[in-house]
Amino acid sequence: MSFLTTPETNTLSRTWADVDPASGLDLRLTDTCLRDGSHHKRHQFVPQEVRDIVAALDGAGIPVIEVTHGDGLGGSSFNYGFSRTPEQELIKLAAETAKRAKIAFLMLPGVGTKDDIRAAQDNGGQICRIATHCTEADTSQQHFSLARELGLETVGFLMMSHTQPPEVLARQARIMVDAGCQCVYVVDSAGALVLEGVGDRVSAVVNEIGSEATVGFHGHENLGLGVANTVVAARAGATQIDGSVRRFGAGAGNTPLEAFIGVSDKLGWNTGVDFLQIVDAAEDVVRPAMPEECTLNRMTLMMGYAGVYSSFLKHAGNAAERYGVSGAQILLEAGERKLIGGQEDQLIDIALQLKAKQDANN
Ligand SMILES: C[C@H](O)CC(=O)C(=O)O
Ligand SMILES: [Mn+2]
Repeated sequence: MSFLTTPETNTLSRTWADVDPASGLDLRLTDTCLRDGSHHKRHQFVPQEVRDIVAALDGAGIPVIEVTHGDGLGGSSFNYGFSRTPEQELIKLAAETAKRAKIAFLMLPGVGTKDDIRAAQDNGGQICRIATHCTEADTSQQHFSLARELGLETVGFLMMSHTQPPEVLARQARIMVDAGCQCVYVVDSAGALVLEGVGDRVSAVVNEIGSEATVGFHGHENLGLGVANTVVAARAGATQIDGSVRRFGAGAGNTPLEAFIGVSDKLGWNTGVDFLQIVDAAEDVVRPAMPEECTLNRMTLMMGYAGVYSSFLKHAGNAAERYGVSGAQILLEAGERKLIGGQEDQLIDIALQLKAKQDANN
């Protein structure tokens, strides 16, 4: 029986709590608006915004706050977009501001280096999150072992998890755990997973790593399922949960953390976050730092539908504008080509091909 299936026996006297094996669970939340939201803000955070957001999230009880360039340590570049303020400076400010929350940072092997990890720790970062495409976990091994040697807490991110079946993710999770990873995340980078698709993947990873490490889930809103998918992930055994207050993240944004906290309260799950305070933080502090709301529109829906990496949104928009072609068509083709993070330049290639076709038809 699937963990989602309601028993077929007489259900008149049953409640959701009776059929919910995860009732009463404790969840550890990570807000990622100062990292995933960096994509939406084109990496233009200024120090005061980081101070204000960290103070507000920390005050509401968010236990982990991620701060880095959207594409992780070393991401500030021509390919990904230059940061307005160096990320190491932002990590330091965040660590100085937080009274209770731990500051996490993200790194992608090949984008950041081991020296970047050392610098982030020197600046007060305590949790090292290492992200790889979900078939490339072996590229993270030396980084996990360094992070553990340095005494950092470690998290692994299996990006674009919708592209692989549960058993492949489980094998990749095993590689990360054997290398020193203490929590493996199923990462729905494209916001393309739908309910059972999340549950099956999280369950497979939980079954593979048992009590050796915890499991997390990182969702995107591109099909409007961020909260629902995250509830399914928690029911399937994910105990570390990502989201961004006000959805401030790439694509249509991340799982809106304040909504998930409200839902958790209703389900009797413990997040340790004060709902009223986090709602105020979302409205009064986080929203003013956003260039615009993260919304479901033609482009972001297309990302979820076609399975495109959420951080491609701004790059596809730029290419569409520059070459006078449809951004949605670029994203559909990116989905066809199964592009992964780091292949942002191919969006330009697609735009040029669309333009050539367009010109030939005129
Ligand atoms: C580098 C990416 O933006 C990581 C992430 O948040 C995702 O894959 O989703
Ligand atoms: Mn993300």
